[in-house]
Amino acid sequence: QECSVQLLLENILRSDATSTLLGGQLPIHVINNSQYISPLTASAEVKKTYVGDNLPSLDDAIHTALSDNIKTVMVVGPAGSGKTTALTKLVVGWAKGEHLQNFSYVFHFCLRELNSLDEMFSLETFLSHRHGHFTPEILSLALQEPEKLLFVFDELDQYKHSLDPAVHTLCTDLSQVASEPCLVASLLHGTLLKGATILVATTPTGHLEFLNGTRVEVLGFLKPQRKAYFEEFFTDPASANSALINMERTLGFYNFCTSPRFCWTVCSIYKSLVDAGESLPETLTQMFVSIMVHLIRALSLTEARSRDLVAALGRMASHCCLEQHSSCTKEEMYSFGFQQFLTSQTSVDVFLRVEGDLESDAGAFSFHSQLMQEFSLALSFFMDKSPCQSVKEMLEKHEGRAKFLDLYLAGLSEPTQRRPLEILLGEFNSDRILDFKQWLKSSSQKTLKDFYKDRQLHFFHLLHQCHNPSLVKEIITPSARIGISYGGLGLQDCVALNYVTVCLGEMEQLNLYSTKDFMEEEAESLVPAMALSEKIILSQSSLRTGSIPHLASALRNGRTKELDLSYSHLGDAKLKILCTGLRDCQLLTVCKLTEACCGDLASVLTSQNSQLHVLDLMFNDLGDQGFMQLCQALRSPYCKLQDLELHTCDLTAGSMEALSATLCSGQSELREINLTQNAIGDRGMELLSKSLQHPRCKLQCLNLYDSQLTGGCCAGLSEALKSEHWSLLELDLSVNELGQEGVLLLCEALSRPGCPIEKLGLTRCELTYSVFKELGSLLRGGTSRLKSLSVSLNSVGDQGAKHLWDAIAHPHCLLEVLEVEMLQLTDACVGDLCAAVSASKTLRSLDLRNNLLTNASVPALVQLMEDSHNIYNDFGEDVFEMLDSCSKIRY
Ligand SMILES: Nc1ncnc2c1ncn2[C@@H]1O[C@H](COP(=O)(O)OP(=O)(O)OP(=O)(O)O)[C@@H](O)[C@H]1O
Repeated sequence: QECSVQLLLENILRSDATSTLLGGQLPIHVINNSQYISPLTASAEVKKTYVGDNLPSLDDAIHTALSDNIKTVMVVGPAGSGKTTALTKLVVGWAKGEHLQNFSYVFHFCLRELNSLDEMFSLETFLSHRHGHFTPEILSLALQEPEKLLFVFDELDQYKHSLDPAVHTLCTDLSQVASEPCLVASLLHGTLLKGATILVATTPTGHLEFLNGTRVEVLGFLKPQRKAYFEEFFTDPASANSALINMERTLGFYNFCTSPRFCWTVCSIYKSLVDAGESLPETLTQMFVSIMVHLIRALSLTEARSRDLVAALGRMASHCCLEQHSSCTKEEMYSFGFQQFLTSQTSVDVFLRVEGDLESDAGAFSFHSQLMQEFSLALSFFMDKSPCQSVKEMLEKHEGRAKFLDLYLAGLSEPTQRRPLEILLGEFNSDRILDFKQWLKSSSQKTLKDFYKDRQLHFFHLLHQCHNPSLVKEIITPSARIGISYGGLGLQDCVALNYVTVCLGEMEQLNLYSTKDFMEEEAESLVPAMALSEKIILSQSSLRTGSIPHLASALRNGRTKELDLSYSHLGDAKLKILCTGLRDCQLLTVCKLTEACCGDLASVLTSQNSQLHVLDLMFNDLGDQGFMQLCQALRSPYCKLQDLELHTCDLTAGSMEALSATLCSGQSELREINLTQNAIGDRGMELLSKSLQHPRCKLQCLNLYDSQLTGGCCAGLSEALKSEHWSLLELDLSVNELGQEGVLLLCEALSRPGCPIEKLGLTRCELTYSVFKELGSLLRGGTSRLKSLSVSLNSVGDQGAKHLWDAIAHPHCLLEVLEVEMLQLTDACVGDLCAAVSASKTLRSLDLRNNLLTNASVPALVQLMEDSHNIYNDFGEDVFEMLDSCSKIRY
């Protein structure tokens, strides 16, 4: 057995393939040079997370699956993700006695190599044919204990034969002679050597539907693995670090960077550029320009022959794209113009993957990657001197089949990016480049006027690839709608959006509404854009903890004035991190905050350089204790807060003493406070009323909507209203049971000459006819400065409202906005109403919704609106058509 194992190792080591820039490093070289870094595994859902730390390594996942007594393990991953290398490592490790010693024998197959076998075999002959290192005795001994055998099948995706058990008469007997596909299918389906373990590697392919077993998904290399790979590749740590930084900055956001093969290509080309003293590429296009230059130079062709080669590659690329064909026959290669390049002297195998002998007719040719295929297509399009095809036609032709084509065209359309190729191949077709530039400009400008996020982002990607800041400014003019919602961006989108924002130098609004799972990398890539934005919208979003420090850093160093985090369920812990960056920035939150966050907010408010002017904390359970901490902060000489939104914050009268003390201290800059839907009650109002008549109180707006007040609080409040120190301009007492008696007291106080109230809310306050009468005389009296009055939802009918119509017609009345929704008004009042509105010099908005007006009133109302120059109205649903005829009416 030892001798067979030794032979197996020698077999692997003797492989005649070679490492190439695009094809990758030979797996056995990776292993022998200690460059093996275990790739990661991930299920499809976790791929987006980009947090490598807790994902299992591919090797561990395979070993666990194999030791779990599972009989079929399928390693599934994209091309170049490291499947072959991992399997080779596994086989070599077994052969060296390092692991999986529970298997006595391992049979390693590359299924692609079995495609051409058309002989009939018994399993034994088949195995000795493929694994000549086994003596017949050892082989027959081995086959007697199937549970000790491991069959490794690589490149299942390249296997041309069907694995459908219905297609084959599956073998059950070791000596049965069958075709090679039938033997393979019998092994995979366990009818032959039942009990043997099967390990299969493949890209996601149709063959998988016929296999049952454990699936191990290959994710490849995330940042930490790339770092380790670069450190192994570049022996000098400084070179490794600068190369890695360049790759992460310029390419790290593309998904294909998880491919170890791509990492090999990047490292190899970077090394050759560094060795030649050249600078590293800034874009994907530039990187492929460098690769192309490197490969063409290696062939030492003349300029004309190089152009021919590029043209042939372009034709092949177009064919593969359109036919969705990855591999081409020799005949097809001739039709693309490869004749002169299929010789051992001028071999195309540096560009292409060649299966079989280059010079025999059975060979198959394919691009190593879609990236190279599409680059070849883009390059050949610009090299082609014939005028016949426009950019638009070419893009339409390949639409949906080429992911990077227009990206490369964008890159190559820039002279600095294509220059190295022009030196080697001669000038590009300037007409085609001009045509591309015109297409880019006109289609992006058109898209930027629309609201389609994905289309806009696509053009940001193209502009990012062009890497020309003045082009961004030329294309994204002020009329572009770049404030639309870009929520749910991937990392690549974030990078492109950030690029255009930085080129523009400023952004009115960075709208990331409804971003689900805002990741650390995404936030990090957007820091410059966030810092350049006046307003950042992250409402209805969920933010990972790792994203918050980046958001905080953008706020700390940038120009953001408003951050909308409403309904983003931030929570106290994340707010604490965010507080490190809060400066002059309005914060809008319904963020599952509790009392626990108030200490952090208080320290932001009291910090020496605090600039926070507006703080919106609505719908957070701060409670009295939390609010009292904020009140203390409001008295700090450093606190600049002017506007505090505390709608539904679980407050009671218990914290009103602290607020009152703050307002009376004269140290608070607070001008506006919204206490809507908190249980303030009469006791709380009593405390507040005291502060409202205090000479040091600077408050101007107080909202007590639905705050559990009754008529009992009105005496104290009217006392305060009568004070000459009363400073409030706006007071909303709506949805409180104030009743007639209470409000009559308030009306009396409001008529004090000099009373500054301009806006009063008394919606649903149980007002009566007598109150309306008093309000009417108040408005007519010549002392009131009221400009806005809301008395909706008080059932006083036409009679009560008559006092308001009389008032608004009066020259002393200054009302501009009047809300009389649901007063039970009928058609009978419309005459007075129209006369009053016509007479008013100030009224500009009248809300009449949900009254008992019928269609009979509408002609008069429409006429009123037509004649009026400054009034907009709200009406009921029953008069749509007629209302439609008047453009000034909203309903
Ligand atoms: N674990 C690894 N450590 C270092 N380099 C690796 C590793 N795995 C793969 N590579 C590099 O990536 C290249 C491609 O890897 P490999 O051939 O194993 O991928 P694959 O998934 O089998 O691809 P395909 O599906 O195209 O056959 C290798 O040639 C090597 O350069």
